[in-house]
Amino acid sequence: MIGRLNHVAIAVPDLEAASAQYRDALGAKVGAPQDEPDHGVTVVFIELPNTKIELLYPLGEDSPIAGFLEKNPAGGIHHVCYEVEDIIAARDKLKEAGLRVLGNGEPKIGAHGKPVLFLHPKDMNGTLTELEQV
Ligand SMILES: CC[C@@H](C(=O)O)C(=O)SCCNC(=O)CCNC(=O)[C@H](O)C(C)(C)COP(=O)(O)OP(=O)(O)OC[C@H]1O[C@@H](n2cnc3c(N)ncnc32)[C@H](O)[C@@H]1OP(=O)(O)O
Ligand SMILES: [Co+2]
Repeated sequence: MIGRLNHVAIAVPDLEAASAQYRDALGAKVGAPQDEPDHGVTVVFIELPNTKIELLYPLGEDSPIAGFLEKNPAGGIHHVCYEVEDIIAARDKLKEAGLRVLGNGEPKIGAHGKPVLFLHPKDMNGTLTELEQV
């Protein structure tokens, strides 16, 4: 069921500084900031040869990453995202296995215009896990 690693997300306290570091120090291909109001974040995608890095910065008052940045003020790895072919089949199988699907359990459209879901980090070895249908 599980496919490619789509991205690793890193929450950062300064989006411009983090973008500049990947662009200038690491020589990476860095995209433009993208506001995602439905998700409460601004994202910058960094294209690597084999996957992507998603830099995350809080957007709005109820951002799901605000608490994470309070606990980790220097930033840190926030989630990993795996590709699946059928997100509803994946969701139902994981729910049957006892994993908690976050939110109302229905996929939302993510930063790539594709349906996404999140699994609770406590059910995934301490790692918040996003699934993206490709
Ligand atoms: C741009 C769109 C999309 C994409 O297309 O790529 C995105 O990536 S959006 C990214 C942001 N969206 C989300 O994170 C949505 C899912 N997240 C949530 O629903 C919540 O953030 C959460 C995971 C349920 C956490 O809720 P919160 O209220 O912030 O924290 P708690 O303090 O209640 O956390 C409970 C427990 O879990 C630990 N935790 C929290 N976040 C993480 C994390 N990112 N990684 C690992 N562990 C995490 C937290 O430390 C608590 O543990 P204890 O202290 O042991 O109780
Ligand atoms: Co993500």
